[in-house]
This record gives sequence, C-alpha cells and structure tokens, in this order.
Amino acid sequence: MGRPKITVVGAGNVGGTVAQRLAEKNAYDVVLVDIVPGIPQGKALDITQAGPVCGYSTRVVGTNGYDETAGSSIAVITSGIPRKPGMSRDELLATNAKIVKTVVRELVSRSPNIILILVTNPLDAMVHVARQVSGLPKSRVLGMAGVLDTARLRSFVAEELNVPGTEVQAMVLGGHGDTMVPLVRQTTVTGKPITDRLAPDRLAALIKRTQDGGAEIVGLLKTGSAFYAPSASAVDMVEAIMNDQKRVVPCAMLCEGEYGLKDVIVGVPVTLGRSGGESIVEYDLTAEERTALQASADAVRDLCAVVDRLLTA
Ligand SMILES: NC(=O)c1ccc[n+]([C@@H]2O[C@H](COP(=O)([O-])OP(=O)(O)OC[C@H]3O[C@@H](n4cnc5c(N)ncnc54)[C@H](O)[C@@H]3O)[C@@H](O)[C@H]2O)c1
Ligand SMILES: O=C(O)C[C@H](O)C(=O)O
Repeated sequence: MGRPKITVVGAGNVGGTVAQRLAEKNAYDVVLVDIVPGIPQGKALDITQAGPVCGYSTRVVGTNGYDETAGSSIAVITSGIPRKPGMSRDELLATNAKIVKTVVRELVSRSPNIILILVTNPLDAMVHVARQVSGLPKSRVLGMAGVLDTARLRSFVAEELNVPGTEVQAMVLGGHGDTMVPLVRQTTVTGKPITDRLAPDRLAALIKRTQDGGAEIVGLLKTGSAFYAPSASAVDMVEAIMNDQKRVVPCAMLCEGEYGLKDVIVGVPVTLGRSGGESIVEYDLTAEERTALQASADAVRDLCAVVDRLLTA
C-alpha cells in the first residue's frame, strides 16, 4: 500500500509552505493544485528536489486539475485572495466563497471520504460554505485558525517572560477575527497560571496583540499575509488526524449545542483523530468568556447569512 495522499489547494504562500512542510514529514504523497498554469508544477518540482538534501523521498505532484487528487485522505484548502493593509478578513467573503465552492465540489466528487481543512478567509464562513457545498458530516469539515491564534498568544507570552514558547500553553476560541476569545485560565507558563507571572495590564496588551496578530503581519508585509505560522498550524492539524492522536486542538467546527451554541461554526476545542473532529470538548468557561464566545458566534452567524444569500443569488 502506498502512502496516504494529502491534497493542498492553492499553491501560494500558505499552500506552497504547507506542501513543503508535508513533504518534509516523509509520510504522505502530496498533490498541490492551483489555477495558475506552471505554479503548482514548478513548486512541486522544487520541493521534490529538496528531498535528497533534507532526507525525504515524498512524491509531490503539481497540477491545474483535480484528477490527481482522487483518493485523498485530507485536503488543506488555501485557495483564495489574502487581505491587503487596512482591509478586514470579512471583505474577502464574496470572492473567496465562490472559489471555495468550486474547489470543494471538485475535491469531494473524487474523494468521497476526504476530510477538509479550510484555511481560506474569512475562515469560519468558509467552513460553512464547504459544509453546505459538500454535505459532509461536521467531523470532516474543519477550519484552521485556533492553532494559529493560540500559537501567537504563546509566542507573545514567551517573548515577554523570556521562556521557550513550548513552555507556554494556551487556548484561543471563537471566530478568527477581532472577536476571538483567549481563555486566560487555560494559559500557563511551565505549568503555572499566567496570572501568577503577568500583571493584568500586560496580559491584556498581549491578548489585544493576539487579536490583531494577522493584521500586524499584513501591515508589515504590505503584500499578502502570514504564512509560516499558518502553514505550521494547518500541518499540525493534518498530523493530529493522520496519526490518530486524539489531541485537543482549537478548530472551527459546527457546534450543535456545545457551549450553548446552536448550528454555528466557530473555534472550539476539538479532539482530532483519524475520523477528523471526533468531539467538541467543553471547558468550564467564566461567565465573561461564555458571553464573549456567544458574541463571536453571533458575528460568524451574521457573516454566514450574507454568504448564503450571495451563493444562492
Ligand atoms: N485561517 C487562517 O488562519 C489563515 C492564515 C493565513 C492565510 N489565510 C488565508 O488563506 C488564503 C491564502 O493565503 P495566501 O497567503 O496563500 O495567498 P496567495 O495569494 O499567496 O495564494 C493563494 C493561491 O490561491 C490560488 N487560487 C485562487 N483561486 C483558485 C482556484 N479557484 N483554485 C485553485 N487555486 C486558486 C491563487 O492562484 C494563489 O496561488 C487567504 O484567503 C488568506 O486570508 C488564512
Ligand atoms: O490576517 C490575515 O488576513 C491572515 C490570517 O488570517 C492571519 O491571521 O494571519
């Protein structure tokens, strides 16, 4: 039996880097798809040629079609436009919804057992589009944002306290936008509560920087948005699923009553295993966190109503 196949759609900054990181795992066949002729083929060839140097023999195929994606275990969907300085992620809605709709149709028709990991923004609404179009169960349509937002908070805390980022644990829930909800009680440094190490005003400043973390990088890069940490975060989800790790990871997934949220896709702690998002884990939230999560879910719901109208028009 060959290696499991992972497809990456969109061979731009995030997708190209996801393909590279996956190839370096030396555990999958990788298919990289893009609409621009030459780009996925060129990047696939380049990644393949790094193999002898880096010690992997991953088969990486670049294509402008979908036949090569048949039988994929997972697709990481990064196709779509990124925002420019001064824009919100929500402004990408109309363009990216159309792209995600077509891409999901192509993927699911060739890989009926596929698990979709959405990366394209606005993230939570794109997971909604993918669910509507694919009809796949909620466990197989997930969004990557919580791992990234959490990694940002962990790295800001690590820098502030001069400790390794790996010693900082955290959990950021909610939609991938200004309303994201960092859980202070889940934030620890070398196993101790963050509140023992940081004054409230400093912690509040780091949380604000996390909420604005994507925009900070968009402002610095001028063209395009972050891709090193986003690609690492998407590959972390792929690994948790493919290795059946049963690890609790913040992901965008449909809530059906968990946290009091009904029929809305938002970032929540999800156990990732071989069947995808296997369950939503309910932490004990403070009243303030619960209210913030509800507000975040309301913002996502409003955006999903807009995208539903756009796609049926
Ligand atoms: N969820 C997150 O945390 C997160 C993080 C980073 C980026 N993003 C989002 O990911 C998306 C991609 O970002 P990027 O930096 O890689 O952008 P990019 O412009 O570098 O790459 C996007 C690629 O998608 C391709 N594409 C467009 N339409 C397509 C289609 N119909 N089929 C196949 N490919 C198509 C483009 O040709 C391009 O190569 C953006 O929407 C961005 O906002 C989300
Ligand atoms: O900020 C963006 O537009 C890209 C991504 O969502 C991020 O958080 O880096």
